[in-house]
This record gives sequence, structure tokens and C-alpha cells, in this order.
Amino acid sequence: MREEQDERPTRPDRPREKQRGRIVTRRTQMQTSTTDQRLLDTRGPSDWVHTDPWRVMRIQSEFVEGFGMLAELGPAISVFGSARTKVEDPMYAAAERLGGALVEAGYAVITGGGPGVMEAANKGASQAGGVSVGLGIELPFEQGMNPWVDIGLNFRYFFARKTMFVKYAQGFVVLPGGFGTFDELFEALTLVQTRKVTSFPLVLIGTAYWSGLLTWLRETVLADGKIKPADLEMLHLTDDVDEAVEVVRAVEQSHVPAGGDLSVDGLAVDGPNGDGAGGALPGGPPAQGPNGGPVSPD
Ligand SMILES: C/C(=C\CNc1ncnc2c1ncn2[C@@H]1O[C@H](COP(=O)(O)O)[C@@H](O)[C@H]1O)CO
Repeated sequence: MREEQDERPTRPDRPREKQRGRIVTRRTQMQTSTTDQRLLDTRGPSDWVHTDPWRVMRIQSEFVEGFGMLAELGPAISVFGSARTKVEDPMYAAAERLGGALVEAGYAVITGGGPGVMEAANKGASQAGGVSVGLGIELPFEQGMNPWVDIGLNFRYFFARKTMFVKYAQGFVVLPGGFGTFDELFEALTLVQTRKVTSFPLVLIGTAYWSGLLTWLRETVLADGKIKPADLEMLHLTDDVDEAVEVVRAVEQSHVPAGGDLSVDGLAVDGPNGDGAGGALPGGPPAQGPNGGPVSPD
């Protein structure tokens, strides 16, 4: 290995010095060991592996591996939902159908790689002959990847994993879930609302499950002025797996920014009340961009 630390020739008018990159050291600050020696000498204390600078390297490696694995994935949709959904639950069957339908529509399916809805969506995707991706997370109660993940990567850090869900997907479809699912949904909502991502459909499957949340968002959060009417239009609510896939396709093919008018090619992307308004919420306002107009990509 090449030595990064050069000792400069001594000049009578200057103290001896060593240079490490752009750092110059002299007198007591000059290290006598070389970089290679310090790297290869394993006899020192190992506390450094628990320090933040070292963690930064591990975090960086998660981004590098994630980007490397997913960069050539092609169009994909991230599917979220409860890790606790049982095989007998109708939502398991819905997630399985969704995985297959997304593959038939030309998408890879990305999940958290765990049990429940994740497993079902991976199963549907894999059995349909598509690309079934699992982005697992290290948890205290380790579960391992579900058996239907065909390409998997395990993460230590939630935030690195969450970047992959957004960066390599064209949209999210979210089935009933708990805190983990809410976290993923609300992160996406924030990213769309703040226009960090554009043309990003967010579809909720399960009207009975999600209606209470949507009512609260409209009657409390919106009524209290904490969000704008158009913010609610980012969400599309349905019970129909095929409609969920159509919403995703319509947004992607039209490249209409998320939150924009989703009426495309005669497909009125509709709320559950079938009023053709394009809004997700019963009685919600008609679809338009967050500021009443289209959103320009960065
Ligand atoms: C809690 C159980 C298993 C945990 N295993 C998980 N594996 C992978 N991803 C997970 C897991 N648990 C949560 N997630 C992520 O959050 C979402 C689901 O969370 P929820 O609270 O269950 O809604 C999911 O989309 C994952 O990304 C039980 O067996």
C-alpha cells in the first residue's frame, strides 16, 4: 500500500514536518507510525468501531450497496402493510393479488422483506414471474427475509432503507398496517407535499381501514389549517387492486405530478364515492396540484 504520510526533507530554516493529504504536522504532532501501520496493527483498543465516524462509514455502505443493487431495477412499486397480517386475512390475499398485478403491469415489487403483507406482495410478484425485492431491516426480534424475496438486502438503519423505497419506486401502494406502515406512508406524503418527489402516486387499499384516518385528516388536520385541501389529494383510496395498479400507471404514464389532475386517457382516477373528482376523500376537493397547478420537477 502507498504511504499517505510523507516526511518532508529537512531544511535548515524550517522544522521537520510530515504531510498527510492537506494536513501538515510538526514537532510533537508528527506521528511516527505510518497509515499502513495504524491500519494493520490490530493490537490497539477497538472502541473506535463503536464511534460515530465509523458508523458513518457503515451508513455510507448501506447507501452504496442499496444503490448498487437497485440502480438497474427498472420501474418498481413499493408495497407496504402490516407485518402481522395473517395468511387467512383478506388483506393477505389482496396483497398477493396486488404483487401479481403489478408484475403484469410491468413493475418490480419492493417490500420490507418481512412477514404479513410484505410476504404476500412478494409472493404474488415472484409467482407472476416478476422481480420480487425485499429490503429487510435488522430488528431486535429478527425474523429474516420472507421466502418469496428473490433479491434481498438487509439494512441496519431505517433511514437508509427508507431512501431505497422512495428512490427506486414509481409509487407506493399501502395496505392496512401499524406504526411501521404509517411511518412509510407519512414519510412519502411529506416528500410529495414538499415536492422532494414528484409524479409519485400514493394508493391506500382498504376503505374500511383507512377511512377513519382520512376523516380525521380532513375534519381535524385540514379544518385546523395544518394541511391544504390539495394535500389530501395525494392519497387515493380504493378496495380494488386493479384500480390501485391503474392509478399507479396513470400517474406514471402521464407524468402528472403527484397531487395533480389524474384524469388520464379517459381514466378518471376516482375516489371511493365514484364522483370522478379525482380526489381520494369522500367529499374532498377536485384534483389539482398542491398550489392549484402543476408541479415542475427539479
Ligand atoms: C413485528 C413482526 C415482524 C417484524 N418484521 C419486519 N420485517 C421487515 N419490515 C418490517 C417488519 N416490521 C415492520 N416492518 C416495516 O414496517 C412496515 C410494517 O410495520 P407495521 O407496524 O406492522 O405496520 C413494513 O412495511 C416494513 O417496511 C411480526 O411478525
